Parts: sequence; C-alpha cells; structure tokens
Amino acid sequence: MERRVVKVGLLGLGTVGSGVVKMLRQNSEELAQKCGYEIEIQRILVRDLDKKRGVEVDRALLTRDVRDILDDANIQVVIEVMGGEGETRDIVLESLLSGKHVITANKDLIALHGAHLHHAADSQNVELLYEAAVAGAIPIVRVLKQSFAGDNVREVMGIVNGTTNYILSKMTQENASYEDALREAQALGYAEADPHADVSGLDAARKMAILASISMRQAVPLADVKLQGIEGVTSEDVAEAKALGQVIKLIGRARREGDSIEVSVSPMRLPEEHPLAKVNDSFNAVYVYADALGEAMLYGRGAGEMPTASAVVGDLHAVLRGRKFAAGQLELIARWA
Ligand SMILES: NC(=O)C1=CN([C@@H]2O[C@H](COP(=O)(O)OP(=O)(O)OC[C@H]3O[C@@H](n4cnc5c(N)ncnc54)[C@H](OP(=O)(O)O)[C@@H]3O)[C@@H](O)[C@H]2O)C=CC1
Ligand SMILES: N[C@@H](CC=O)C(=O)O
Repeated sequence: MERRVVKVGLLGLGTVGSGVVKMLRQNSEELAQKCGYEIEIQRILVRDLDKKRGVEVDRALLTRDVRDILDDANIQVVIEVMGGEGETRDIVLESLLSGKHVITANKDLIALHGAHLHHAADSQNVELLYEAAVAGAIPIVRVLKQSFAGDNVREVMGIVNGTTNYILSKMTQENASYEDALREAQALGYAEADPHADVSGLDAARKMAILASISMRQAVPLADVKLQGIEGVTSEDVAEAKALGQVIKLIGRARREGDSIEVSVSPMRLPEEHPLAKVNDSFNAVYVYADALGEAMLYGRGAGEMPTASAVVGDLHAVLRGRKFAAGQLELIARWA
C-alpha cells in the first residue's frame, strides 16, 4: 500500500530539536507502520544557520524565516521546541489558526497562554499537544487528561524539574558544589536557556500550574503559584539534612482546598525512605491522589535530549493517529476532488 507523507515544520534545533530529528530518523519505519504516514521534516527554524548542531541535517532545510513554515500549506504539523513565550506565542497561534496541528515542549508558553491557545486549536479543529512540557518523558499530561479523567483528582505532587533534582542529588551524594552541579546540568542539556528559571523554581511552577489546571479542571494562573527555589540551599543545609537521615528535594504540590486550588513549589526535607527521596539525577516523579484511584506514581527522566524527544514524538504519533488529523485529510481530499 502506498504510504502517505506528512510534512512537519520544526521550530528549533537545540537539545530537544536535535533529539526529535534523531528519533524520527532512527524509528522512521516503525513510526510509519504505526501511524500510517511517512514523516518528513520540511523546514527547520533556527537563529544561526552556521552553528554546529548535535545532529547532521541538510543545510537547505534550515531557515531563519518563520514565514517559510507558516506560509507553507504543505506543512500540516508544527513542532515547537525553540522556547520563549512572546514571539513564540504569536507563531504558535498563527500555526493553529491556519489549521496546522501544534506539538510543543514549552511549559512557559502553555502555563501563560494555554487557555487561549486551546481555544484557537478548538476553533480550527486541530490538536495542541504538550506532553514534553511537563516532566520530560513521563506521560503525565495524557494520563491526567485521559486515563484519570473520570476520577476526582485531589492532589498532584512531585519532582518536576530535572536540573534542580540533578543539582540536589550531586550535592547530596557526591558533596558537589551547587555551582559545579549546575554547570554539569547545563552541559547535559537539562537546564533552560536561562537556568535561573530552573533554580528559582519558576520552571517547576510553570509545570505545576499546567498539571493543576488540567487535573482539577480550573485554570490556575502562574502568578498564583507560590514558589521558592533552591538558590538558598547550601552544602551545609544538605549535610545537616543528611545527618538527620533526610534528603532535600524541590517539591511541587497542587491541592484542592474547598473551592480553591493551592499550588506551590519549594525545597522540602524528606525522610530518606520516602519514595521521592529516592528519585535522583535528572529523574522526575509525580504522585496523583484521586478519589477512586487512591494514589499512583509516575517516574522517569524529566529532562534531556532523547527522553524529551520521546514525549514529542509520542505526541506526533497521537496527532497522526487522531480523528482531527484524519478529518483534515478528508477535507483536503474533498477540496482536491
Ligand atoms: N532541554 C530539556 O531537557 C527540555 C526542554 N524543554 C523545552 O523545550 C524547548 C527547547 O529547549 P532546548 O532544546 O533545551 O533549547 P535550546 O536552547 O537547546 O534550543 C533552542 C533552539 O531554538 C532555536 N531558537 C530559539 N529562539 C529562536 C528564534 N527566535 N528564532 C529562531 N530559532 C530560535 C535555537 O536556534 P540556534 O540553535 O540557531 O540558536 C535552538 O536551535 C524549551 O521550551 C524548553 O523549555 C522541555 C523539556 C525538556
Ligand atoms: N529545564 C527543565 C527541562 C525540562 O523540562 C528541567 O530541568 O526539568
């Protein structure tokens, strides 16, 4: 049977973008079999055409002009892995309003503009998926939106930032300095372009705002999240906790309190035997407490090139297998006929 081809526009070719290109190459045959489409990257938006990349790509694919993607009617899916929320919001919005499905790893964008972007996606009957935006490879967004949709979620709690967990793990297990551990996390591709977002707790706050909004069916503004980061955590604090059989972790928490939802991010001391105390390196873990379910915990890599790419490509598969994509294809065929 002849395979149909779907053309994708990729915004960004940094840590995550490179992982996406690698994964689409490595798994092209399996993906084509699973979703029925050959996936072709049509254009890639970057800032610097001459930069050395983590993956080899045909230079002709690279562009600095986003119009090469927005104005290309053959591109049906846009993958946004460039970050930011000003210009990026406008690009994503225009993509959705012109009938392109969008997949993004950008928690900044979704925490601030998720409701508006969802509205735009719904108005055009296209998908907006962002599994990679929260807890990297862990499929927490889909689980909360779909698997636990029939339940009443009371609380979501966990470690949702890989960089800070890496830093605290290194300080605890290897007596590393905060500065050295942060530098390593940056070199490994875990940290945000501005790592202050990680260490200040802002990145975790964005993710908790998203998790609270989707699990408790009430938009939680980022500004309502109380946050404290790990900048004030010293080697002495870590050693003192250790001497008492405790571990310091940056914990995000979203709780329904009567009619309101309380969301916070702060460093906490946990007993060494607590399951979250054993989550180390760039791993994340998220607990969900719901009426019928009781409790469930999801665990996996929260940051890094390939784990994040895995979530992005999973979303791409979901788009291509979905009803909305099929509906768009039928419309295209009808217009050609
Ligand atoms: N790194 C990780 O582990 C994870 C990251 N994320 C999210 O994924 C997104 C990407 O992260 P990451 O890959 O680490 O970031 P990088 O900084 O490594 O890559 C960003 C890419 O986007 C391009 N880019 C950025 N701004 C522009 C612009 N204005 N115009 C054109 N191109 C632009 C850059 O181009 P150039 O290379 O030319 O500079 C670069 O290729 C972010 O939203 C991040 O929060 C989500 C989960 C995990
Ligand atoms: N900087 C983030 C990347 C993934 O979301 C993190 O460290 O968790």
